[in-house]
Amino acid sequence: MNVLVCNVGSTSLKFKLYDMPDCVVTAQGAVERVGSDHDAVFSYKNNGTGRGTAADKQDIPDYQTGIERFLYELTAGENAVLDRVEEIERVGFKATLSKGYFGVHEIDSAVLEGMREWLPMAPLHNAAYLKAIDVMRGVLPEARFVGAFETAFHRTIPMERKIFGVPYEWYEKYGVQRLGYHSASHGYIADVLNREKTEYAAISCHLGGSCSVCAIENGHSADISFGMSLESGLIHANRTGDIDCGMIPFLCSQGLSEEEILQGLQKKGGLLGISGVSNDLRYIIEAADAGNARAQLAIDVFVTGIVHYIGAFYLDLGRLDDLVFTAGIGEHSARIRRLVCEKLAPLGVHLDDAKNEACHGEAVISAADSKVCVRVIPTNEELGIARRTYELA
Ligand SMILES: Nc1ncnc2c1ncn2[C@@H]1O[C@H](COP(=O)(O)OP(=O)(O)O)[C@@H](O)[C@H]1O
Ligand SMILES: CC(=O)OP(=O)(O)O
Ligand SMILES: [Mg+2]
Repeated sequence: MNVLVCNVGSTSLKFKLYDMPDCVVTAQGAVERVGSDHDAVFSYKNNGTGRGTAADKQDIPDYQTGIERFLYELTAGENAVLDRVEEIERVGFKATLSKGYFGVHEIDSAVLEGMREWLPMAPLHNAAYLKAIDVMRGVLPEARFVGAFETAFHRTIPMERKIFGVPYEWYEKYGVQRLGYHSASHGYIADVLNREKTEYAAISCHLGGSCSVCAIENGHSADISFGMSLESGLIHANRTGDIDCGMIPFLCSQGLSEEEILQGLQKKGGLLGISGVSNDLRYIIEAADAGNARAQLAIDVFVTGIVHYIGAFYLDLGRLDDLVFTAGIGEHSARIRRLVCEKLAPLGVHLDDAKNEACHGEAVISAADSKVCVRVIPTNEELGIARRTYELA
């Protein structure tokens, strides 16, 4: 059975076409810097022949254009793997949030309504998924659509880390609580560690367009830097991360409109907001190296936030066996890994600089005398979604 997995990220679009039940990826594609007018990067590969296309400086101004470009390559391009798009029987979405749905669900009108109802908690992501589902539905009216919601892995977080200091009725009536995201990614990291051992304490740092730190105890999520909305925890590419909520009435009193405040929190904040350079850390590092002080400040704030959560989770877990870096920044930025690990020296973390610099793909990058095993594990969010989409009765 052909199962297509759609991973609609805050800065990227990723697709994998699986041949199930063997979990063979027959073709894959990605768009980086989706939404950019001349600077998007598109790639596509037919894994059977190893041939594909890779092009940057593209115009991919929105998610719909990215989806259409991938479907064209998949079915009609030089390296197509399908004769007809209808050969896709199921589509699995790494969907973000739907009120009342925490695991894997067929996407029906109730699930879509839940996504719309909780749009304010995940404005960018839910809007992008609603669009992606709509575009796909137009192309594949007969296929089964499945949502694997990003909150599932964190259902094991205990109440004392889940409940905010707000009136308890807000929890009971509106469901206000720490939900957490990046389940597909942190869950995959736990699966990799679970193959080696059953009893362990780990911290997984998913650093991408959205960023989070997750405490994992014996394979289960014990805490996560994300709160209830996507505007929480670490700073993200262009979203704020944790802020002081008293700032909002203050900004209102200064004459900012609700729209201006939401734009600042959701689109013009984070690494982009502090640096004023870009939401892409690669450009921020370049600018910092060229002497741009705000770009350097953005890097410093980012690293400090990661260290802050690792320190807190270390104490809560009571020990730390493995520290994992994953996602776009975690997998590819030796600089960020080094800056974080330097600050973790009091925990006995000791990086092997040569291994860190040389790392491509999965690797242990700590020195032999490090008390914590520091690893890079490339995330594979799509694999679990393909399995669950296929297995849904
Ligand atoms: N070599 C690198 N150095 C620093 N940052 C990088 C590097 N490669 C990728 N990134 C960052 O990774 C981010 C994308 O990560 P990814 O996990 O794909 O994001 P998304 O949240 O969109 O799924 C980009 O914003 C980019 O800043
Ligand atoms: C929550 C989520 O999946 O975010 P992103 O893909 O932007 O990292
Ligand atoms: Mg992502």
